[in-house]
Amino acid sequence: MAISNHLIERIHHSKQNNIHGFFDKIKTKKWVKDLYETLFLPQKDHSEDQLKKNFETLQNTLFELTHVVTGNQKLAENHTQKFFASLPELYDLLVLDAQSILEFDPAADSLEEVYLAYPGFFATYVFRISHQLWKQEVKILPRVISEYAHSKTGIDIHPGAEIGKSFFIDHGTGIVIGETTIIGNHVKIYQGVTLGALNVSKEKAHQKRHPTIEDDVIIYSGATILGGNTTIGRESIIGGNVWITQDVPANSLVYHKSEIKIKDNTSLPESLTFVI
Ligand SMILES: CC(=O)OC[C@H](N)C(=O)O
Repeated sequence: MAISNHLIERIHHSKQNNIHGFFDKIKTKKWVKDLYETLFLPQKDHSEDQLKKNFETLQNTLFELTHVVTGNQKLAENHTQKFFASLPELYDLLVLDAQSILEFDPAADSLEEVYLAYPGFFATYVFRISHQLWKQEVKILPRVISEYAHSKTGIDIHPGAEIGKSFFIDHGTGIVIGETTIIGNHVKIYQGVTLGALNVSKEKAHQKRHPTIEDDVIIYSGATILGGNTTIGRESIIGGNVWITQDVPANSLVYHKSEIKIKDNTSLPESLTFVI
């Protein structure tokens, strides 16, 4: 069946106005995977010569990707140079993240296991490289990179967030960390945690909308912490499924207590009549 000419015209028109050039998502994902492999995964040939060759290819690809989005050779060279100059520091930070997972997850046996099998570590890796590109103000690339991690792991960390040293994510599925979130050092976060905005009106676009989490805080699964003025004080423990929209002082323990009653099979309270 012939596709309507009107639809073809509309698509053609919309693609003509594309502001990001021919952005290659497949090449971008491959670059993220290849960099991860070079930094952390076992490879048949991990000789220093081979590693140098890998980095040359990775640099050429980042140049190509940034060239497309900037449309400017000099800018693309600068972005590539800056990114790879920051890599030793990013690597050190990522090793600290992995060590923190190994230290605090009783299920983890080795750093190699963390590198091979921890979605939380992969998402943190993607966050740290995308955050570097975000700071360099490379357009669109950091968003596409973080969306790749989201699609693979279910962990959605905006590249604009700030995250300190030794960040620990366990399991991770369903975690959302918004653009203006600030997270201190040694923070631990479990699956389903949202660090989100209290208000999503468009006027808030350039304001702090997401919370601040101070050093050494632990946030257990399903907790929702909202608002740009909300600060969770250092060394607090936030229990599962709590809903927080206000400051929590340092050293707090915030939790829900489930009520347990032995059921009387003859009748249930009305609110529990429909048990799924
Ligand atoms: C994480 C979150 O709050 O998202 C809501 C909206 N996208 C925003 O950035 O404000």
